[in-house]
Amino acid sequence: MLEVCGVRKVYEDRGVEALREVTFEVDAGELVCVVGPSGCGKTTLLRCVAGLLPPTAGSVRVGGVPVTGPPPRMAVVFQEYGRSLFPWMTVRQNVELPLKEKKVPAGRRNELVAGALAAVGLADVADAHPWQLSGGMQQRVAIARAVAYEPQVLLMDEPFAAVDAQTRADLEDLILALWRDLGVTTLFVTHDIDEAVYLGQRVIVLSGSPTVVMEDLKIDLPPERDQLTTRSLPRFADLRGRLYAQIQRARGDR
Ligand SMILES: Nc1ncnc2c1ncn2[C@@H]1O[C@H](COP(=O)(O)OP(=O)(O)OP(=O)(O)O)[C@@H](O)[C@H]1O
Repeated sequence: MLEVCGVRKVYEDRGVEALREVTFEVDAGELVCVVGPSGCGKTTLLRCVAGLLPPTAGSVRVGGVPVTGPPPRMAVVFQEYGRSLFPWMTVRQNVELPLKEKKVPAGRRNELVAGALAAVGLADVADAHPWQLSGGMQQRVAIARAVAYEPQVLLMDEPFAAVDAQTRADLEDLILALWRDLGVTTLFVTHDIDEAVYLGQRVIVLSGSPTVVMEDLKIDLPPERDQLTTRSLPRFADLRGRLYAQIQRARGDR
């Protein structure tokens, strides 16, 4: 579903080589996490995949089609929910906006918006404005907006970095539930090694600069995940330890 082939990105203005040569694939319906040391180019990679930034070399394909701009069936959830929602619009209007742009007929739009808000547990605040909601609720609005769009591919860039630990755990479980229900191919960038192991079927580890894929690790935990039992499994600790060591090595390699 998603092919990232030899992607290199140099920010010419500052002479920064953010990505050297990044190659990996994500199968249809997979949930793959990307981790790496701070500044290794995770956001840059996601922006190249989303068609928001042209790679200097290499290519990205979605469903076999080369990405040259934002692909029509891709949705992105960013870390900064505060900046990604329009404050003058209600929750419902925020979720509906991309569907209007996609020219989805009104009846279907209403169905999709209601379904997405119910799925994230926000049906009763549809007429509130984002600034009347907590940070975790605002991020759920952003997730509802992505889900209502019925994407083939969902990209998430550290979406839970700005919320408290309990909300973060709830949002992680929400993503797992939505991903299971919708079967959407998901690429999830995170700083957090535990989060990557908890969510991912695979974890891609990026090296420090010059950035390449250091490891593509299969997460062989039982498919049903639960905050208490999954995180207490000896295998969870093994995988976490292995990723931690890799990232330490990546930082040391700089
Ligand atoms: N618009 C830009 N112009 C020039 N350089 C940039 C730009 N965006 C990012 N960079 C540089 O590219 C490198 C990778 O940045 P990027 O934000 O992709 O890393 P990251 O892994 O997402 O970082 P973090 O984990 O801290 O969020 C950094 O050296 C950064 O300074």
